[in-house]
Parts: sequence; C-alpha cells; structure tokens
Amino acid sequence: MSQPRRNQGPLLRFTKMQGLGNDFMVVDAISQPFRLRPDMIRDLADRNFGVGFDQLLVVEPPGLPDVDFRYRIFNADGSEVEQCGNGARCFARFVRDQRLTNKRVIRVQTAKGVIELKVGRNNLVSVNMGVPEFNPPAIPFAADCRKEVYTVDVGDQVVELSAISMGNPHGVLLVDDVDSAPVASLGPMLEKHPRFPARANIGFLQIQDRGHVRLRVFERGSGETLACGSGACAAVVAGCLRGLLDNRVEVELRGGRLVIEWQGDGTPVMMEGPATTVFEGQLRLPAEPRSRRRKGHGKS
Ligand SMILES: N[C@@H](CCC[C@H](N)C(=O)O)C(=O)O
Repeated sequence: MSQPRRNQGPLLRFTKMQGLGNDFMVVDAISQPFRLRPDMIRDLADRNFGVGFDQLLVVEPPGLPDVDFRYRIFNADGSEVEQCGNGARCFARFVRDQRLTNKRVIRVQTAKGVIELKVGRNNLVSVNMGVPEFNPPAIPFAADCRKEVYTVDVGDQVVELSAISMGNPHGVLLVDDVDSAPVASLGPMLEKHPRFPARANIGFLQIQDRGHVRLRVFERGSGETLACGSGACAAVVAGCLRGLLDNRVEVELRGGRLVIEWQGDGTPVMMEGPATTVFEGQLRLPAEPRSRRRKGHGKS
C-alpha cells in the first residue's frame, strides 16, 4: 500500500462484483487494514458520488477452528447484517480469484453461523444457506406462536405474509403478478414495520407452477435490488410450507435465475447461481479526523 499524503487516508483495494445484478464492493481485509464507519459505507454505496453497491462484503480471517474465512456484510445504509446469499456466491469466487484459497468447498463464518460454499467448474456457486428459522422471537417477528401465514396491518391495508429467518429476517407476500406488485409502496412500510423489530427484507412472490416462481425483493437497508439470494430461499420455503411448491424451484428475479432446493422443516436450504467480477479498483479513503484517530489507535 502506498503512503497517504497529508490529510488523506490510505488506499483501499476492492473488487466490484455482482450476482444476478445484486452488486457488491468486496474488500480483502486479510492483506490490507480495513476499518469503515457507517457514514463512510453510505458514501461509498452512493451510485452517483461513490462506487455504488447494494452491499459491502468484507473478507476477514476466521475466528473459529475448521472455518476458512469470516464474512461480514454491510447494507448500503451502513448497517451490518447477518446473511447475504448472492454475496456468499461472490465471496466464494473472490477468495479463489484473489488466491486467498484454492479450495472448492469453503467454510465461512457469518454473524449467524457457518455456511458452506461450493465452487463449480461452470461459474456457478452453490451455497448451503442453513436451516430456516420460524420461531417468531428468533426471526425476530412479533407473534404469539409460529404460523405459516400472519395477518399484518400496514397503513390502511391488511396483508398476509410468511415470516422466516434465513439468518436474516424475511417477510414473504403472495402476489398474482410481480410486475404490478406494490413493491415500492408496501416494501418500505413492511421493512420498518413494528412487528419486525430488526426490520426485514420483504419478498413479493408470484407462483407460476410447482417448480417455477417469480420474485421481487425490497431489501432491508438497500431498497429494491435486482435479486436477493436469501430472499429467494425464504420465498421458496414460504411456498413449500403453504403446499404450493415442490422441493426444487427455479426462481426468476429481475436480474436472472437461481435454483433453490429445500427438503422440509429442519433441513438446510441449498441455493445455486452465478457470481461475476465486474472490475477491480482502488480508492483513497478520507483521512480520519485527528481526534478520532487519537481515540481509535492511541496515537496522534
Ligand atoms: N442481497 C442479499 C441480502 C443482503 C442483506 C439484506 N439486505 C438484509 O438486511 O438482511 C442476498 O442476496 O441475500
């Protein structure tokens, strides 16, 4: 890393990646120092004034035995979250391309447990996304008991949704047609609905047949994205629980297709899809104010 000039922060190397148009800035925090405040992440996520991304992914050394890396995820609003399916596939591609590992099966520690990523020979990555959680306090979702469908008052409407955690919280609504679904109006209201105390990702699911669905997701902390991997898992689980879907489902999102498999309660959800590098870059981070520098590092 080159030496920063006066009043400038260090250079940061990053890779821009995308999985079905859900786009990421990916940072190797193993071979370079990395520390960003939420306001800096928001600036970098800005599509006009920054790099522009839905999520920032950070690759760190593992903190557990039998795990290859730690995977941290930040939404465009700077909030740190537990899970990102499209990001997990890009993560797997990144650590191999950057020669941080040559394994094809990679175990990664996330804020909600360990996930396993498998890199295929065809640009496809499959991810064991873990066992979905339906217990309301664990999602978290405000309800007295577990149900497949909850009735929720939102604005002047009453909607029905499934509430599921894929490590991160999801609400899934069935719609007749995703193209005309009220994603822009209901999405933000349900994302911040008091019954989801940690906020939630809101999926709008159209069932075409038992093996094919269409989906749009209004993501917590990032708004509507072209695709949401954990949202696709939650949507298929919701459809299976309602008896509407088979165990293997092709999910069509605005940015492309994912294949999701789920064998039922207590089993993990498997996701397969592509991961693509867009470009590599470097940027000069702003210098930290002197007072903060002193506090953080104990030096002036
Ligand atoms: N795009 C992601 C999900 C990213 C995190 C999400 N916005 C949250 O706040 O939980 C995916 O592909 O799963």
